[in-house]
Amino acid sequence: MNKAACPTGNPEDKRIADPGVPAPEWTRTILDSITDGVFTVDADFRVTFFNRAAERITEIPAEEALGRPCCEVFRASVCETACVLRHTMETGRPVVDRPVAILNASNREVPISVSTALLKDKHGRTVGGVETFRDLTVVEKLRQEIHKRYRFGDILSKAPAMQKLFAILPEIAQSESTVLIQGESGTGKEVLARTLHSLSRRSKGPFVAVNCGALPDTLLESELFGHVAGAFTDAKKSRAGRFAMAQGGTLFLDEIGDVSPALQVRLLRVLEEKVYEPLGSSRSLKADVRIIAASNKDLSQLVEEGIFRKDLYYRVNVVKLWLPPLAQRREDIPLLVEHFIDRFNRLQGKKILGLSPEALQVFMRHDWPGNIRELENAIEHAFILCRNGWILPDHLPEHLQKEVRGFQPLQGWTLQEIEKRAIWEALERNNWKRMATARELGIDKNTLRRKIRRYGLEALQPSGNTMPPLERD
Ligand SMILES: Nc1ncnc2c1ncn2[C@@H]1O[C@H](COP(=O)(O)OP(=O)(O)OP(=O)(O)O)[C@@H](O)[C@H]1O
Repeated sequence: MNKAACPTGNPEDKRIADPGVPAPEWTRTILDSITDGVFTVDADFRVTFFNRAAERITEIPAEEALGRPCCEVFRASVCETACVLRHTMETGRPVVDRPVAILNASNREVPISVSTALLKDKHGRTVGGVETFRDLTVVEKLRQEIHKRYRFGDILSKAPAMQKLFAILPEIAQSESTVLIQGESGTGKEVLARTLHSLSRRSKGPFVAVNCGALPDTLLESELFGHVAGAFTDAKKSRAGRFAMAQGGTLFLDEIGDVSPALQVRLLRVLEEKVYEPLGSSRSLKADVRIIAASNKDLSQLVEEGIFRKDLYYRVNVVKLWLPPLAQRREDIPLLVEHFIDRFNRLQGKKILGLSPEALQVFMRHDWPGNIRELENAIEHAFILCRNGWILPDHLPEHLQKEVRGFQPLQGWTLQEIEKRAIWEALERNNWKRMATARELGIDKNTLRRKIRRYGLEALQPSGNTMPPLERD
């Protein structure tokens, strides 16, 4: 081992009692006995020390690693573009627990987390760097197991409300009942409808989606029920409608709240009698379809306002499922971020590692009015600007970047304002569960209760999706 680069070879290090054996040897024994990989490099990034755990994790013997450039030994996902050791050597700043992947000697990708620090000689001159790394293979396996629990078909969520939904979905899917899915735009209504279809007895049949809000009334009618030749001026040929296309399967009527009163009557008849007539035809056709309807408006409200027929509402609303907006399930944000980053990496052949802590902070604070679709689009946008490594705030869409700038006024806040804000955000993240919030904040439950009362936070529950006003006390 290179004496100059030996991490504890410095005889002036007062933290080390004299072991009675030469310091480098003693250090080597210690470093070889720990389970984390440790290696050091000189100023040219050539490996100068390689402990036993490093040999085990990389499957490369120390004598092969010593003297070689560390990028040849590690073949890590970040070696070319975002080498953490180089970052530390250039800036002097250590990196702690950065997850990366390396290729071991058998070409297996090994997930590890790395930490780095500078190595200095006794005159304070930088002589190289040290990197410790932890094998995350088991952690990664556990993470995937947990992810399985947080996944239902294509729907990802760890939020308690969604977990409850996951528990009842198989039964709902198996029944033939009409389902009404309510939720803001982009909350996953169509994904949920597809999942219900794929779990149903009709899964071998078609899944057909119609956006009722996207078409004018006359077009929508012919789109749904089809028409015969000559039914209207442009109807040169007969055309099957979506009910016919969905025969034996599921018909997803998105934005059902936008259907006109006249068409509501026709829909009611299909739902009640399971028959319909294509436009211009007097022949009734049987509709063997299961209906899943969705709306981002509150249908019961539309009934009260006289916009939506009550009888149709009761027909559609046999089973009602509600998808909470993303702002009410912020704990899903990191999970969804990871999911979309994995997906775009696969689709675009990239190796983006994740969101930088600053970018994640932006994501956690944003209210996501466009919900999961907006989050997906934000990541897709970042993939265009970020070539490799970590997604930084600069890679995010302009409206999110503005919010980063918006954080700056924190500098003018009093400690109390910051505490109030931090407690409110933690409560939001934990669905106002006090035990979990207290745990996250590292304070006991009674202290949390006192602070909630003191800052008047009770009045803000449940979330109106807005940050509390920053009144000065
Ligand atoms: N829980 C989820 N897990 C993973 N991806 C999701 C989830 N929910 C939604 N998505 C993704 O978000 C995007 C929007 O979802 P979807 O189209 O189902 O929303 P929607 O509520 O039907 O929107 P709209 O009301 O505008 O039609 C899709 O790309 C979908 O794959």
